[in-house]
Amino acid sequence: MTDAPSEWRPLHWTGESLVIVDQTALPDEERLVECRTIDDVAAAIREMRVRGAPAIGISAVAGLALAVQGAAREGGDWRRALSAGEALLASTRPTAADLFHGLQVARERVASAVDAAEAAHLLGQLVLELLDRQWAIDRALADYGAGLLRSGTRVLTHCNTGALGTGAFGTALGIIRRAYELGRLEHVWVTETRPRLQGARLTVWELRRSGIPHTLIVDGAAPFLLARGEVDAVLVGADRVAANGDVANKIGTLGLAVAAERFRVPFYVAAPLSTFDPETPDGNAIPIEERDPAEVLRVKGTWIAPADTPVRNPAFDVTPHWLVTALVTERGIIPAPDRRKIANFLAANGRGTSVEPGETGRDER
Ligand SMILES: CSC[C@H]1O[C@H](OP(=O)(O)O)[C@H](O)[C@@H]1O
Repeated sequence: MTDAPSEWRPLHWTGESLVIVDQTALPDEERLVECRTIDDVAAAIREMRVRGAPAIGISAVAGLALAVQGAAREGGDWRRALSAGEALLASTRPTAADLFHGLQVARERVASAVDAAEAAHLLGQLVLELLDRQWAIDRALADYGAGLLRSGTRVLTHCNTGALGTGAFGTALGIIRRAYELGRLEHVWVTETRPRLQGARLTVWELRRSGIPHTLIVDGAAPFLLARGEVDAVLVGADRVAANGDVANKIGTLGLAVAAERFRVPFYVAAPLSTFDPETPDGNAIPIEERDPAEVLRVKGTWIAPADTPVRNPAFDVTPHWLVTALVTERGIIPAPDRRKIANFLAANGRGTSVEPGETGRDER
């Protein structure tokens, strides 16, 4: 067991349900939602009541556990229920690598189960294991990331990458929390993160709980602050890291990376190994989730443009690896990531196969 304290956690596995903090209700209300079936879990993920790549991955495994429990109760074909559950969950949010990594880990865990009861037990135990392990992963990643920051650092972060996003301590926001614990963090610029406002609603909420100094800005103000020298480092999370180091993350991340490079500010991406996908060769191959146009047209139920206005609403964008100063993981830092470095890093950490030294994988800019 890790040293996970009884700290506040937004995900709780009861053994027969997944209890989540409904992130669509924050910051107005800390509402709990109990997911008793895989359909409940799939709906919660699709509606972003639970969100954030690692939290989505753990929730997906809980959904499969509930599906197999149902087959055990009804005497149904549990392997068919598992396959149908995988397909349902895979359709919810196609960009987050952790979701597919969670489905793979679950499938491997029950490969030799002899019946539905054993499979249900194994998956329930896996949910608890993943929740516990996420704490250790986040804390290790936070330590590596905080080591990159010097005293007095002013950080800019995008979207929400805290406990709400991982179910534990957080990734980029975990680095921020750890750096603050170590006395290295002076201030956090928080982008509101249109259209779902994860920064304004969730990151501000988490920073207030942690007592960390912060200022909320509109997304468009970030390049201005970078140009004015008011940011010492940009810290963001990830939803998928491709084999060459290209990063899919919340829409708006690419613009931050371009501005950070132009104004010579380090751009760090916090990503646990579960967010790396060696099967995705580069950023062009990452499926980018397109969400409901109403998310853009309405803010808290108020229309800000005519309902029939044409809208594009990609939930993520892709930052090329050559704009990433370093990837921060729970197993260490990957500076100036490229295909070879990532392949060798993953191979050294039990995920994938290494490549020859001469093969840099340095893609053309
Ligand atoms: C540790 S959360 C990682 C990642 O997930 C968020 O996306 P969403 O709010 O749509 O689930 C955001 O891109 C974070 O950087």
